[in-house]
Amino acid sequence: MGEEAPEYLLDNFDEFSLLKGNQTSNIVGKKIYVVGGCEDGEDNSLSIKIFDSSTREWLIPTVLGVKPTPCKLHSAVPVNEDRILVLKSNTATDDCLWFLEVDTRFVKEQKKILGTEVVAWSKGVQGTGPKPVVISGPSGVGKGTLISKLMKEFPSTFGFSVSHTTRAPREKEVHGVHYYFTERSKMENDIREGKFLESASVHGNLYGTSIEAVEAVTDSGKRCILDIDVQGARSVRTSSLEAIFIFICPPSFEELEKRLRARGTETEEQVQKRLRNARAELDQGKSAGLFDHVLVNDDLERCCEELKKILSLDSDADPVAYPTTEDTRITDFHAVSARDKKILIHCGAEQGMPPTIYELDVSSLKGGAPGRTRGLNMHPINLPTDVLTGINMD
Ligand SMILES: Nc1ncnc2c1ncn2[C@@H]1O[C@H](COP(=O)(O)OP(=O)(O)OP(=O)(O)O)[C@@H](O)[C@H]1O
Ligand SMILES: Nc1nc2c(ncn2[C@@H]2O[C@H](COP(=O)(O)O)[C@@H](O)[C@H]2O)c(=O)[nH]1
Repeated sequence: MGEEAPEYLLDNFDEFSLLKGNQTSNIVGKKIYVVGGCEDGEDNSLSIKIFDSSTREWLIPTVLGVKPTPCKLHSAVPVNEDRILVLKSNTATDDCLWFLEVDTRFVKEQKKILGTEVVAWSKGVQGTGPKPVVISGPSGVGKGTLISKLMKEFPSTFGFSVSHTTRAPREKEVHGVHYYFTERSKMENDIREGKFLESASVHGNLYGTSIEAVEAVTDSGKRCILDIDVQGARSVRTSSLEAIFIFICPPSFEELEKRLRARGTETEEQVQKRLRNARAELDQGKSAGLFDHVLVNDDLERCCEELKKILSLDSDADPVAYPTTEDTRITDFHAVSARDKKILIHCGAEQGMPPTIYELDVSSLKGGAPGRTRGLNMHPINLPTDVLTGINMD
């Protein structure tokens, strides 16, 4: 005998019994999360609505993070008290595992900031991958020069996170390559909508790293490099993006001033402002626990060698080798269950493919919104075909 249905479910039975084809509902705490085309049966988007059993109200939350593209069918299962795993069927291997965060640290913080109900999407990725690299330091110290040199030497290893800024482009700067040059009002709106991993007012302009910019580099299979100021580094440090933080110092303040002037990209007034800010940044660079490494950019070649040494020595530099999942495809016809940080996904036979059971290990999740959830390990369980076909999916 099953347990008696909770009163709040009975009261709202019509709503829940009318869940459409691509809708799922999951209980986490006192809330029921309905995922999937809520208003229209033809809507394949993974929209969210929440039933709060303590107030008996339906809530439409603010949804943060890069959202999954629409899909015809999905399933969902709570992983723990703060997130739900959403499996998109019939989609590419690297797009089938998603997490809907409902009460993670990031979601709690955003609830406080926005004063609304909040959920956040985070794409799940297998293995841990190399840590992104945050390079920070005062204006004119040579961060950009060092990064360009590194990327020229290792074009298939490193990718640059293209920031957004409200500052005007310099003569040779290209939109989408050096920066996304944007209107302040548009950028402020995007920040409010949770599209940025971090943002800061720097030398009188707004600068920020969008979640999409970091994910674009990760998607290309490269290690992401961020060139951001100290405020940005501080924000990333407290975010779920696990990165290596490197601070670049000038050999002297006089040399910094010389480089900044020699670059010839700023007016005298702007140079003065950047130099004033540099003093504070050089102090903050020494803050305990903020930077993992400090490099002095005296001689460019020497400093670049030091940087390469740090990045190759970093123990997380190599992607964790998990079993290959190239052929993973969650079929439309699948069932999912969770137990002890292990998720079992039983995919029915489809289009000449035999039935398969995948085990998804979620015991070592890292990261999360804003950004990817890493550390997943999904692999097929080898069972004899007659056993697999004998498991009835009806
Ligand atoms: N080791 C070095 N020795 C001498 N000049 C250098 C060195 N490194 C960089 N430079 C020069 O210093 C100037 C400033 O460098 P760069 O533009 O890379 O600084 P940055 O830290 O990226 O500045 P910003 O934060 O304003 O973007 C450039 O003209 C560059 O050629
Ligand atoms: N917090 C952030 N700081 C950023 C970002 N992109 C660049 N920067 C920093 O701004 C200054 C000035 O850059 P410039 O191109 O105008 O000379 C420099 O220190 C950069 O590191 C960002 O996305 N977030």
